[in-house]
Amino acid sequence: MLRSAARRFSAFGGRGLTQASTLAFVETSKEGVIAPASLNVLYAAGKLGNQIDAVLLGSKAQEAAASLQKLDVGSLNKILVVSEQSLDDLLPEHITPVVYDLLQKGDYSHFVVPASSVGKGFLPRVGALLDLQPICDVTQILDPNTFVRPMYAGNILATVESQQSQKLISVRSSAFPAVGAGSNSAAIETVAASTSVNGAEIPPVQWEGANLVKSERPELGSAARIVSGGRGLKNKETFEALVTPLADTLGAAIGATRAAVDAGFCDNSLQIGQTGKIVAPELYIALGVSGAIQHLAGIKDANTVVAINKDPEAPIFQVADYGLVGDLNELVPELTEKLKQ
Ligand SMILES: Cc1cc2nc3c(=O)[nH]c(=O)nc-3n(C[C@H](O)[C@H](O)[C@H](O)COP(=O)(O)OP(=O)(O)OC[C@H]3O[C@@H](n4cnc5c(N)ncnc54)[C@H](O)[C@@H]3O)c2cc1C
Repeated sequence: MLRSAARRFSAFGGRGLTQASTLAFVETSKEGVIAPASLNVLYAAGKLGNQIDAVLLGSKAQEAAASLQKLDVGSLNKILVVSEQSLDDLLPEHITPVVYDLLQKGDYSHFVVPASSVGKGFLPRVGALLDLQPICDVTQILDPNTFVRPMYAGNILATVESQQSQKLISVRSSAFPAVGAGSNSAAIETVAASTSVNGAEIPPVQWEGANLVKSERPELGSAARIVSGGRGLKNKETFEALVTPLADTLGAAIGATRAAVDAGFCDNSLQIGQTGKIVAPELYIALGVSGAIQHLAGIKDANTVVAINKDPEAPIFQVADYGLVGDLNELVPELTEKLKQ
């Protein structure tokens, strides 16, 4: 089991606001589709018990706002739309002045963002400008001032009590359920994009392009089943010959350890762990994975963990619900066949 110990921390500072209201950052794609993780962010924002305003950015933000009105977020008050093409790429340099402006004008007691690469990109910048310490990777909201977040690669769970009057929070989407379809009575309001911070213009940063791996598989961050391969698979060919058929049989996403990624068995977008993706599937199958603490940091919220490893002393067996000790070259094809039947 992962060791966990509660530690209590306090954070001070802020502008002395009294009103309790939340601004939630709703991440959207260039096509105006709300990112799945934002549905969890909206749920987490609801847990704060305040009235919520949501902010959406980009040229298709109006479309996304219309979809947001069809979600079951009872406390949603207003949807702020910043329809600006330069925001389509969600670059932190462009988001920061917009959010900073909203937080300065809006008297929000809480600002909630996903702990995604986008959220992690701009939240510290906003924190620095407002002289506030962000509370990152929150996995539980105990009350509007008290949050639980993992520290030291998930080795401890810290309970953070914030006395800041304005709290900047990033939440791990895998730790909260998603809001479902429904309706709300939030009005859409168009807001002009701020392009400067305290009189200083945005640095000339521009999006050059993205090289994304396209996959029909479920997205790792929200997959219900994951088959993950480690260095024990020895090479790319074995990784593909054993992991892929098992994942296909289960309709699962494919993940990997950093050692497997570094050895070139698969793309680095599949890495799970402290420096990779954080996942929370119903079923996690680890093949030839030793169970290093940095890998376990990414699967802490997995429901059922199954491990196949030839070493009975491998640490993965300490967190596994089911374990098979043996050679994966024999066991995995057999397991895949049995599952097909
Ligand atoms: C700062 C930092 C950050 C890191 N971040 C991450 C991270 O995000 N994610 C991550 O995964 N790692 C991360 N690591 C690396 C981590 O410490 C481990 O090195 C890595 O997770 C090990 O990967 P592995 O389990 O695939 O390889 P190994 O530790 O080499 O384990 C391979 C396992 O395969 C088993 N095996 C071998 N052959 C067979 C066989 N034929 N049949 C069955 N079993 C077999 C072995 O018994 C062994 O247990 C990080 C390290 C550092 C220092």
